Amino acid sequence: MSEKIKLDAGNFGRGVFCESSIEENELLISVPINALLTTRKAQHVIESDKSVSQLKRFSLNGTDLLVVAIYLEFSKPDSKWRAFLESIPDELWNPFMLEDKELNLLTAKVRLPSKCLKQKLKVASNFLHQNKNEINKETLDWCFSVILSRSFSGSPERCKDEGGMKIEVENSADFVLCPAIDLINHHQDFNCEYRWNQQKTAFEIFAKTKIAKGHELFVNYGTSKTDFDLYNFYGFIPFSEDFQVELELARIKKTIYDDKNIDFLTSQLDMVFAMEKLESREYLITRTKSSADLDRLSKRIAQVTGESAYSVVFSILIDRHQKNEGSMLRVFHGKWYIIQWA
Ligand SMILES: C[S@@+](CC[C@H](N)C(=O)[O-])C[C@H]1O[C@@H](n2cnc3c(N)ncnc32)[C@H](O)[C@@H]1O
Repeated sequence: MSEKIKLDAGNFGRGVFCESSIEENELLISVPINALLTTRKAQHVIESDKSVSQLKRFSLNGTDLLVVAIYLEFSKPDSKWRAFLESIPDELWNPFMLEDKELNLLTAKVRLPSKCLKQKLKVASNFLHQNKNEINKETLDWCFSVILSRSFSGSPERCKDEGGMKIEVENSADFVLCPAIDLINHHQDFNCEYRWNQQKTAFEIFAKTKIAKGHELFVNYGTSKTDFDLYNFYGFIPFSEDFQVELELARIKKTIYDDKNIDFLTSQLDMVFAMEKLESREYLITRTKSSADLDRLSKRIAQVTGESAYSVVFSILIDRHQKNEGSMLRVFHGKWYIIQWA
């Protein structure tokens, strides 16, 4: 790892930061092949585990193999992969961890992939159940989350030399976990890129542009990935207003239809307010800046509940006013106002 970079906390959680200025094309991280946990190595981990006796009866593919392998390694104090596993946050979250009841409140773009992922995890889970006495569900979920959010597709062992710079995806069922490189966060405007170095048989990160001191290193987790893919597989809400609003509105709509749960709607509104930092004491009697989320929210609620939408929102706002020591929001002629009582 280049001495110019360090791990730190930033706007997107933990990430990798530039400590002194980096030139375009500079090599920043190089991970040799023997430090990569590939599908093939995962298979070896499983085959050599004493508790596993029924491998042949199951057909585990790339991600299942990795999930099972890190689950098995997780409980071994002397595991070769211990330092790597310890470098991963203890708590990971993906929507597949939501209960069906909660998933049913979400838009199909989250509900369907997450239900598929739950099914998929059953392959690894059934395999472990057959071979182990007890399965720790939390650990298994964590392992799956690691694979979803930190693995790269491809197999360096099967890599063809095509300019020597890319992991060749010869078999789409192959995946690889890569210590250190997996510490870099995603951004649409990324400043780093992955490359497979065939000569050194190493997976590497290069600077795509100059990077100034203090800036975070970013890669792109996949230019064809949608906001929903990022949410479903990596468990974070992309910085996109449309995405956030769509996600939350699906819940609000469902809630209004399904159980008229006004408390839930209140909490959703609170989230929108928090997002827009509308709690600020600086406001006296101020017209909000064009509040896109709020505008959209009110329009969508109006679509669902018809004429009474504003009064539903209004009653919630009065409730907030009582809870929040005097600040309240009102709609006058279709515009939102924050009023704070002296
Ligand atoms: C490959 S890891 C990146 C390193 C990770 N932040 C860590 O502390 O180990 C991917 C995870 O980082 C977080 N992440 C990456 N990019 C993000 C972003 N733009 N916004 C929020 N979270 C992000 C998500 O939790 C994601 O599942």
